[in-house]
Amino acid sequence: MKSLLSFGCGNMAQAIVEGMNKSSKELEYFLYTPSNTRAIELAKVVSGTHVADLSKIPECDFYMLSCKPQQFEELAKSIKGKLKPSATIISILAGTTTETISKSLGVSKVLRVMPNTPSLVGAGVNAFYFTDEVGSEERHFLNDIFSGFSKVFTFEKEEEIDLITGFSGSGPAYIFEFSRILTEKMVSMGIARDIATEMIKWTFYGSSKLQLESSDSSEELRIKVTSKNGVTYEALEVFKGEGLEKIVDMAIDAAYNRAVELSK
Ligand SMILES: NC(=O)C1=CN([C@@H]2O[C@H](COP(=O)(O)OP(=O)(O)OC[C@H]3O[C@@H](n4cnc5c(N)ncnc54)[C@H](OP(=O)(O)O)[C@@H]3O)[C@@H](O)[C@H]2O)C=CC1
Ligand SMILES: O=C(O)[C@@H]1CCC=N1
Repeated sequence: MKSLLSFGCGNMAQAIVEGMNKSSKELEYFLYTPSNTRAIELAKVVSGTHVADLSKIPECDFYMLSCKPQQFEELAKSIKGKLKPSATIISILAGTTTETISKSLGVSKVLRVMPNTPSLVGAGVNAFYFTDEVGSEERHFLNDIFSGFSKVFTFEKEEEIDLITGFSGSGPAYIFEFSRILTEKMVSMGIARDIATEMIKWTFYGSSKLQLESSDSSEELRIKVTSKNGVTYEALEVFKGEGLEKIVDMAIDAAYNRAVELSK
């Protein structure tokens, strides 16, 4: 059995560790957080071990960096030189480069991942970038473990991880925001909140399922909903007229710029 220690057990690490635990029994988990609470909670869920402090770090095959990018410097100072030298580092930090991680921790085997929270329900998207030093056995192991709860896409150029962050990493937030706006509008028009909430959730779920299972493009699927001179057409015309595509374009550029900023 291999072992993984996560430094940080927030929303994203929890989704990954629970996703791993549901789909595979090949890993033993060690969990650390400065305030202990979330590490203790996650340890209970995955039958793992809570690491109370960083003075004695267990020897693990994988160490996952799961704090916020802004917290990494402090974490690195506490753990540098204390990690098992042959271990592979898994970093989920947005922006932070493998070069920064390697220099800060004195390591060379790094998998940089851009995950997303649907990993919690076995439907995540994980983008991988490996440093050259990660061997094929570890690459296969990590690919298999992550594939158990997500679709894995491996990139050869690290810059591409910053590029995709604002799509698959942040993407669930856009969907949830659109879902919130539709639900609130439905409630404001008189539909009961519980009904509105369920109807919108199922509309998103059904549309995603149809898109995944259909060979039609998203444009073709949209056309199949949009009757000539009908209801959908009127709504789409407003999106077009008010510049939805331009807004999305600007939002994605802002996300990308922030990812690049974080990498400096
Ligand atoms: N949320 C998301 O959808 C995504 C997040 N990410 C990346 O995942 C990372 C974590 O994000 P998220 O889970 O949302 O953040 P959270 O704020 O939910 O969790 C951060 C975790 O890091 C812990 N932490 C804080 N300081 C340290 C430290 N010095 N050493 C170790 N652990 C520390 C916190 O501990 P405590 O519980 O004690 O406060 C907490 O458990 C970020 O780098 C983000 O870029 C990437 C893709 C998607
Ligand atoms: O917002 C963030 O910075 C992280 C990266 C993608 C999703 N959450």
